[in-house]
Amino acid sequence: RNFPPGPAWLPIIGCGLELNRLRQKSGSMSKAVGALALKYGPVVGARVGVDRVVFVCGPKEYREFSSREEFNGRPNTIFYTCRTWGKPRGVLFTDGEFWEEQRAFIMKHLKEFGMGKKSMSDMIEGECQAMLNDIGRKIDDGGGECVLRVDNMFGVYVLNTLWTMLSSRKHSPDDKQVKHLQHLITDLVSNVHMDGALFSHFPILRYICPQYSGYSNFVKIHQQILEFVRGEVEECKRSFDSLDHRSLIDSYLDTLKSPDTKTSFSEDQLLAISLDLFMAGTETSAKALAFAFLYLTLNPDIQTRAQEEIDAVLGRHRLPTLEDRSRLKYVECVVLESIRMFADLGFSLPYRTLKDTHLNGYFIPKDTIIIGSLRGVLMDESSGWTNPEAFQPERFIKDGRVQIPENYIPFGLGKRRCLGETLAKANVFLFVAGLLQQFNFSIVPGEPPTEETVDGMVPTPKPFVALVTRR
Ligand code: HEM
Repeated sequence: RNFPPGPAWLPIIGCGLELNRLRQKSGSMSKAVGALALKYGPVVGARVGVDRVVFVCGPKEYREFSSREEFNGRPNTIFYTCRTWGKPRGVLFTDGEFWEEQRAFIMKHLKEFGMGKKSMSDMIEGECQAMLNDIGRKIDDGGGECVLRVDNMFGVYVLNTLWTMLSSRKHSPDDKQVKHLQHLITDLVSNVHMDGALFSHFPILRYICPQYSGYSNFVKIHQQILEFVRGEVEECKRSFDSLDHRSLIDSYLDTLKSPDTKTSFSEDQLLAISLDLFMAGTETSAKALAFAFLYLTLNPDIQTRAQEEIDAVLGRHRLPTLEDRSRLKYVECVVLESIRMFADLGFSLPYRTLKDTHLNGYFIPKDTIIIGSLRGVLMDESSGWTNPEAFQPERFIKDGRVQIPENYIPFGLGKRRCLGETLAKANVFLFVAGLLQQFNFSIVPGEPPTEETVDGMVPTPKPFVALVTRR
């Protein structure tokens, strides 16, 4: 029926085995999909278990689907609803009017409590200062140097920059519960991918072998995060003052009291959006930072060039602020390039077609899952990138100015593009600039970091350490 071309579908399993084989061979799902695109073109059709999936790999095709209303749904199968009491809830995996109302509320109130404003910069600077102090203490304890596990060192500091807007609360980097939850999320997102998991491709498996199919663990981890956010909401309720809202949660609680509140608003929905923001907002920025420091550790010349710029523009005695961004051009390019190297290993969130439609001349039936490949847009010479696999911050400088190419879309496109882009870029910029201003990151003799990554929903560098000294 003119469905997009792709690997042959075997009975019951579809192309699951072929996708898995390519993923094992190439080391990542994004490279596996890239290999399929080379063979079948920028729109690849597949079936995995019960799910019909279309991968969209070229910039033109990505732009097209993400701008068309009929592609704008989210899948509503068990993988996406078992996180939230069997119903589509939250903002990541809802659609239609329900999603529009909730997304608009989140954006309005994140802005009200700091997003994009000076208070956001102040908040990140505060977290960056806390991190500098913590690392400084470790260096002193180590007699002038310390070895840090870099891939997972940003978690709680980054969480706090979002959490202050969401709940007006902050957590200590040593908070055992938060660290445990972040550990669970890292584990979770490295074991599932955007196209689902074994239990969603073959739903019957969740009854036959809930452990083996990943179902039990998936639900358990989401329940633990929901318990945590329930505690945060209860804390906000205890000190709630309707005349003095401190955070998005306060504003939501107030909205729930109003007699003309829209039906998409409920206390369960508040828990679900907090869960979604916790998951979408912290692991992503923390791992983008991990990629930044992976490449800075591997490329001392790039690190030195960024440090020289920081010294020349603001010296060593004042922490960088967002106002310095336009003058710290090379650091800004390091940030853009780090986010590119992180995002190219991932995908858009999954979309769902809301009616029968066509893309690139192919027929795509209603309820097909559509996944945009960011690698196809961010890591391909045909998308305008020269030597795309290399970490080269200077690719963003043209005629002495920072210029962002049209195909730089690590935050997606269209109505469903990332709503945390401003916060994410500010976090990566301020932590990179702040840490490089004070410290050198170098390879621990005999333990060089590998560029290999852990493949999952949120890509992660393989665990690595760096030797950290004061400058
Ligand atoms: C470097 C960090 C980040 C990257 C690379 C990133 C990237 C993305 C991408 C590619 C999407 C999918 C867009 C699509 O479906 O087409 C997305 C969606 C989303 N992101 Fe981010 N993100 C980052 C940080 C954040 C932060 C800090 C927040 C929280 C404030 C956040 C919240 C969200 C939400 C809620 C969505 C779903 C939007 C919707 O479906 O309406 N992200 N992000």
